[in-house]
Amino acid sequence: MGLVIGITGGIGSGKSAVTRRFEQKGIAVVDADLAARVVVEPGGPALAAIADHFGDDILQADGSLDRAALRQKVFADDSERRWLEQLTHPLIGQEIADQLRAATSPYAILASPLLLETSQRQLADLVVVVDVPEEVQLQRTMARDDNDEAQVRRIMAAQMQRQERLEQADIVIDNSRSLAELDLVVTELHKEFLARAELGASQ
Ligand SMILES: CC(C)(COP(=O)(O)OP(=O)(O)OC[C@H]1O[C@@H](n2cnc3c(N)ncnc32)[C@H](O)[C@@H]1O)[C@@H](O)C(=O)NCCC(=O)NCCS
Ligand SMILES: Nc1ncnc2c1ncn2[C@@H]1O[C@H](COP(=O)(O)OP(=O)(O)OP(=O)(O)O)[C@@H](O)[C@H]1O
Repeated sequence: MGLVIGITGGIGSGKSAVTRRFEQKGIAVVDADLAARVVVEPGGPALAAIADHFGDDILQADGSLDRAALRQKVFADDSERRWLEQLTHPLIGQEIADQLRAATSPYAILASPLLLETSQRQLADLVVVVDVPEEVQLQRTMARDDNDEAQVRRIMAAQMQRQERLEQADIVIDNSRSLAELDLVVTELHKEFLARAELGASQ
């Protein structure tokens, strides 16, 4: 595995907005939220265990996971969330590692809301935190999803607190400004990461 840049941030902070811009520059992006979907595909062992534990009402008519139903359950009850995590996080970690190994760009990005909360941290050489004030996080998430404010606050409460996350950052991207400004920041970081990747490759 070459240079891996970890990108994290709370829900709605703008991780996808950032990684889309790196993807447009030809950089491979491994997304933990997408890996989490792969491991609960119908027919797999994880989905069967989830249905066993939570009951068949978290399945849709076609047998796939009813994500909204499971979201309601796990963010209303910490012990249920932890049960789901002990099942899925090892599988997600494996899927992420496989995808990173398959990456062929000069460096690769691992985007994860729980990079610093899980052993995914060990896969990243550098930690980039996408940061916005909590109110902005809340507003942007509610504008994007059909979650109400209480639900978004519960998800935020299940994640690392802003200050603690910032303390662990090697690089902070302030995403409280416009998307045009984000373009400029990503272009500069891309240059820096290419230089680091070249340095690593020549050592
Ligand atoms: C509960 C589930 C089914 C809800 O699915 P849904 O499609 O509504 O949301 P999605 O997966 O796109 O996640 C949206 C956001 O919620 C937050 N989130 C998701 N899981 C967690 C978690 N366990 N702890 C804290 N925040 C989380 C993240 O900010 C994420 O970006 C799903 O999030 C899930 O399976 N979570 C457990 C696996 C996990 O921890 N995934 C996070 C990446 S490792
Ligand atoms: N600088 C910005 N200005 C205005 N809107 C933005 C900005 N950055 C992101 N957004 C919008 O805010 C919302 C949240 O951003 P995004 O989906 O990238 O967050 P995320 O960190 O990937 O979220 P999640 O943890 O849920 O996956 C999106 O609708 C996005 O288009």
